Amino acid sequence: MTACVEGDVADTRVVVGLSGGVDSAVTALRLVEAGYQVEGLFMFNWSEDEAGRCQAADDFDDAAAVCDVLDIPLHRADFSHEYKTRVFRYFLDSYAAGRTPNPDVLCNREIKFDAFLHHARRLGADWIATGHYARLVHDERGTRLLRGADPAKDQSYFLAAVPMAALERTLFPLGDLPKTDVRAMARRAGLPVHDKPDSTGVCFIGERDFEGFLRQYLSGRAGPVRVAGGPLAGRVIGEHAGLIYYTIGQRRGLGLGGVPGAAQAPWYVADKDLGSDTLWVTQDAAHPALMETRLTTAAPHWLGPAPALPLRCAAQVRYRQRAIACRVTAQDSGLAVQFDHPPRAIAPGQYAVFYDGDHCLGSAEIVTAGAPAPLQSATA
Ligand SMILES: Nc1ncnc2c1ncn2[C@@H]1O[C@H](COP(=O)(O)OP(=O)(O)OP(=O)(O)O)[C@@H](O)[C@H]1O
Repeated sequence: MTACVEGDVADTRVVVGLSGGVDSAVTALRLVEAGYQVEGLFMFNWSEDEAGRCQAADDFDDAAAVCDVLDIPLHRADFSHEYKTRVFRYFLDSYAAGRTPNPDVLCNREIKFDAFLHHARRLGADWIATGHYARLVHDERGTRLLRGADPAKDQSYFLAAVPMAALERTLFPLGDLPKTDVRAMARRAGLPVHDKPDSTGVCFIGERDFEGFLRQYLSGRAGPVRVAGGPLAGRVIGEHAGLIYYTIGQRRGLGLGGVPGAAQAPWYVADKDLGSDTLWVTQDAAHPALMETRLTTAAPHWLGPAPALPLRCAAQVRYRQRAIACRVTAQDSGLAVQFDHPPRAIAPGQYAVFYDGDHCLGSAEIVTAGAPAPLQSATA
């Protein structure tokens, strides 16, 4: 990696978010190799855990082992209070309101690029760095967030709500690398976490059963499961334990096998009617409710000067979906987005992230999907 900031790198102090995983270990490695003054900072964001198992303590030990090999200091900070009040509270409120929140977007905005950044600055950091797969260009035109070079790992979607002032002080040293190279670099440098598996799932839930986790905090209201459209339109085919446990487009965990008169095909959540507590399901993967071409959002967050509206660009409505060409207009204090082709299963609570090619322009939380499809009419 060549130095990507102006000035003498030897005098430039970078605090790296070290999670105990391979990505942040190689982030620190690349910065050390480029000649920066590097220090690690491990943050604790979640204090409780099942059966006394404390994953964070193990991860901290791994981060410490990486720092030993790289011969850099490691700091630690506890942001579990900030995480509870600024991420987890919102996460629960959003589920309680029937939405599908994105805690990773919130965690980046509120913790990694706010609480963490401020702590690092107090430690004397000129820059912070993380192992995110995205690229930041800092030049005379300012700072721009670009997709990571490895399309399978690109994390710009999760970074699109971060304040610009934070990105202006941030380096993503892995943004130009494929993941396979990162593991190979870790192995070559003798980093003890080189074969540690990637973390999956929402950070504080990990591999646990999602519905079971949510039940500890929120109790749902039971209601009917009804068929949206097709030969069984309107028929009640089961009972659900609470709309809050489901998301639009969800396929797994519906427990709807063997419905008399229905094909042996998967069921999808088509809609959630909070008024009647009805979960609408369909076996038609292309049901109109899953193929809306319009959404509205809350107030947008632009990564740079607000663009003139209407705007032609592409928008992505979930992490692992392609961005789709669209026209963005102002609507009330938010935006209305009209897609050229339907994205799959737009879910309120997730984010619409706007791109011009690889350049991430900004984001806005989705409020509504489409003109609400009157699914009841499909029962006629
Ligand atoms: N507990 C933590 N303490 C400090 N930094 C963290 C922590 N968790 C994540 N980060 C930083 O945020 C980056 C992205 O987090 P994410 O959870 O997506 O990591 P990841 O892809 O599993 O990376 P890693 O392999 O480094 O764990 C990490 O690479 C790291 O720089």
